[in-house]
Amino acid sequence: MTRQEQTFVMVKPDGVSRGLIGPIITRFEQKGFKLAAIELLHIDRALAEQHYGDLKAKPFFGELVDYLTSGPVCAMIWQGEHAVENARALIGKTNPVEASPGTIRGDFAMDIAGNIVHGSDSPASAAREIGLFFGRHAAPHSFDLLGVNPIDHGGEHTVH
Ligand SMILES: Nc1nc(N)c2ncn([C@H]3C[C@H](O)[C@@H](COP(=O)(O)OP(=O)(O)OP(=O)(O)O)O3)c2n1
Ligand SMILES: Nc1ncnc2c1ncn2[C@@H]1O[C@H](COP(=O)(O)OP(=O)(O)O)[C@@H](O)[C@H]1O
Ligand SMILES: [Mg+2]
Repeated sequence: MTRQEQTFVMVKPDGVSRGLIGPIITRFEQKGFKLAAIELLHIDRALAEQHYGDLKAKPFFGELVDYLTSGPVCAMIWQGEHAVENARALIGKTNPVEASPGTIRGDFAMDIAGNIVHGSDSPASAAREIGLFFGRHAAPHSFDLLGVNPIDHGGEHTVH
């Protein structure tokens, strides 16, 4: 019996333009995650503002929305055991200056305003963000890869 979970991961515009989608996907696959959905899309300000709604009061919010809408992003759903926590560990600390070498931000990023990748910070955030990016209206062209079992976005799921 395996405790399965899904998390939302997004390669930010600087990660996409630097050609880091491949290396980031490789790290998730090497760790043992299964890719459940993927889409390259250029998001609008409304979606960026919704995605980072909890940071609206921060002084850098405008800059953050500019950053996220500056080019295409690669939105993904990754599935596995304790997916949210495992993904956050793989990604590393928010500020690349503090992110350990061996983490994605620790190895590929220099500055907090360009930290190349996003990962949900809780199962509730994952469900919300998956709904935002892969809900019927937000992302009509998203697709599921073969071989991955559908899973509820409500949190944990048990696979026998
Ligand atoms: N331009 C700018 N200036 C800042 N001072 C700043 N602080 C944070 N951020 C960006 C970088 C973060 O990735 C993002 C959201 O911050 P959060 O606290 O949610 O960090 P987290 O590691 O969860 O990052 P993601 O949500 O996975 O993207 O705001 C700043 N930008
Ligand atoms: N002090 C900061 N300066 C610049 N950008 C920031 C700062 N804090 C957060 N951010 C940006 O906002 C994003 C979301 O922040 P947060 O959710 O707190 O961190 P994380 O991305 O690790 O989940 C970060 O990834 C980063 O792009
Ligand atoms: Mg965050």
